[in-house]
Amino acid sequence: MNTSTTRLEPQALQRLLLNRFAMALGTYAMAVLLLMLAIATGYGQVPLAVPLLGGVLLVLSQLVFFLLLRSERNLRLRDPGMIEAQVLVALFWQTGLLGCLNGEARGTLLAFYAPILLFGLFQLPARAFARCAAFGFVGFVGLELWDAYRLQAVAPELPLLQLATLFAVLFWLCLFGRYINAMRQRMHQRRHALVAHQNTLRGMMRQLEDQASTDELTGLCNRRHFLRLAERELTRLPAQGQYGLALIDLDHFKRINDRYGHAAGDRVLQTFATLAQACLREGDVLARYGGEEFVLLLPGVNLDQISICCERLREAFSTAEPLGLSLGGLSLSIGMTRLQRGDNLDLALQRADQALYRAKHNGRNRCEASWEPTDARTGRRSASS
Ligand SMILES: Nc1nc2c(ncn2[C@@H]2O[C@H](COP(=O)(O)OP(=O)(O)OP(=O)(O)O)[C@@H](O)[C@H]2O)c(=O)[nH]1
Repeated sequence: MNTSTTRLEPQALQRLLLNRFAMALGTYAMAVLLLMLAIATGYGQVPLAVPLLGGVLLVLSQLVFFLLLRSERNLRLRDPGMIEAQVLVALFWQTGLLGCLNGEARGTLLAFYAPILLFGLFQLPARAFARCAAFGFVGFVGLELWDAYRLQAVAPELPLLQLATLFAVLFWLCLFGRYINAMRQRMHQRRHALVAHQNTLRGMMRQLEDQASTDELTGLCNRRHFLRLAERELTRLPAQGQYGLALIDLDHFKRINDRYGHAAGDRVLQTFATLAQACLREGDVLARYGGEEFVLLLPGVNLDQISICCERLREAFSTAEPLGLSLGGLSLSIGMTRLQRGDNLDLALQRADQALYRAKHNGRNRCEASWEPTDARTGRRSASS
């Protein structure tokens, strides 16, 4: 019940319900004023004490709704808006109001059935709305019958006309309520379809993002993604923290391709990716930098730990046996550096590349380091390993 309001946050829902309640109070005030006007102009048919007592009871009945709303007890109800209850109470008072008037004025104030039922028209399910309309109609019929009995009315034309009019209006409102419900259901279905569509699109976007950031052959992240990630990490680096950065290049990889074929070369790359990941910790990032070159980011490590980790990778690869291949003598070279706060990633990569170049130059199958940044003016390292 009341599907559109129950989806709101409780606070927003309460605000909305209190606003609606204030509107209902305004409608009551208007109806009471009109009743007083009708009585003052001679259309009343009961002693003044009756509408006065009715007014006090009306205020009390609204106080109950107000207290429920203020204490937020209404939120525990199946319909926190208490729409059906409020409409039924309003119809009860409308019947009472009409009962205070004689037949002529009654016809005029029949119009108040419309705003009362409009409160429920957009919120109540069709069946609940029909229940309210039937309650209103039965009340009015009861009123007319009571008057006919009490006053022994001899001319039933006017009451019958009023009954027929009320019936027609209520019937029309019920039909319109059904139409609104059908529309709401269709919109609900469309919204569901849209949400499903949106989720599919989100899934596809995620897939595309994954594809755009992953190296297809090894499943590692690619260079672009790594650079983005490393830049981000660099901005988060605490003042005393440092990252290890290493460029890893498989030795004589061209020979493997040439001797055993490109597919074998691919398998060697995959083997390296798998075994390297097994050697690394959870937060370490390994990426394929391009071709047979990889890049590694090691968060929160000191220089010794960087060297130990790279040595571990080198040794593990030297004993690797890519499935179905007996290559023997696999090796790799590593250039290491560190990243500190305020470092430039490009310069740090250049440092690692220089160290890698030294490793290749010094006979491959080794790790070399360039820990410190090069002085921009002199081109000399402030310190190096
Ligand atoms: N199988 C395979 N080979 C690749 C891939 N990407 C690059 N290569 C090859 O990797 C080889 C790299 O050769 P080089 O740059 O000469 O390096 P190297 O033979 O490893 O020699 P050093 O690095 O000096 O030890 C080239 O033959 C590329 O074709 C790939 O995805 N799969």
